[in-house]
Amino acid sequence: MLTVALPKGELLKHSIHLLQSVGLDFSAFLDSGNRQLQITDASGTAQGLLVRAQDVPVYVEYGQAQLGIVGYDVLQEKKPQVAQLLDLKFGYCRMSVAVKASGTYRSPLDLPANGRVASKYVNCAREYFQNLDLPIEIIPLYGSVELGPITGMSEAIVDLVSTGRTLRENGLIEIATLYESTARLIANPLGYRLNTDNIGELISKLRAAMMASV
Ligand SMILES: Nc1ncnc2c1ncn2[C@@H]1O[C@H](COP(=O)(O)OP(=O)(O)OP(=O)(O)O)[C@@H](O)[C@H]1O
Ligand SMILES: O=P(O)(O)OC[C@H]1O[C@H](OP(=O)(O)OP(=O)(O)O)[C@H](O)[C@@H]1O
Repeated sequence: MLTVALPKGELLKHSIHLLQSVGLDFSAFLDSGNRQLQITDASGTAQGLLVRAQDVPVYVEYGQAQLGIVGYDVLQEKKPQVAQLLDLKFGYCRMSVAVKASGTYRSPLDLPANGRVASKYVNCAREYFQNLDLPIEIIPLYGSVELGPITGMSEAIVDLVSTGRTLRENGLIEIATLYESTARLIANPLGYRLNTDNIGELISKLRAAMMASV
């Protein structure tokens, strides 16, 4: 059976609506009373797996799901062996460097050598500062990274910004953008090439749905 890995959290609602538009109904995942992590669509032809956003590429890479929906930021951070098929255009955010608005840093190059940067995206952050040739210590965190500069633990953060509200309400400003991110449709490379479970048909329908929406 064709299996799709869906991300919990920010991207779930849009992902489910997109799949609904091509005839696959996994809306039970949106029901707060439902604790199921695996649902078979009413047609009996496809199942959905509800996984953490960061884990979507893992299920797809290992072939437990032929398809998945995940943010470009996660692909940049994890560099999984998956085929990137479609930009789904929702879930816009950007990966940015931010610092205290009250401080003097206005560019990443203003940061002191051996300064500290807190981030959930340690690989993206490390690669970015390496490319700038700035020796920076990366402090890995799992969330609320804005507290890094607020508490004085780090000079800066590398984190996702969407509306900018979290930065504003915590007295931080963006000083650089690493990249922009939107949700992507990904596939297991072998499954894609061999058209396992006829995934090509679903991909075509999703592509058409995307074209119709622009
Ligand atoms: N404001 C936003 N904050 C975070 N992610 C966003 C935002 N807007 C869009 N996204 C996208 O949603 C994806 C999932 O984000 P979400 O915050 O739901 O999970 P997460 O906190 O990264 O995962 P987890 O809770 O499993 O650690 C991100 O990878 C990103 O692509
Ligand atoms: O620009 P905004 O619209 O305010 O959104 C950005 C915030 O959203 C994300 O946090 P999330 O809600 O995922 O919580 P986290 O701190 O656990 O990462 C991100 O890490 C920022 O903190």
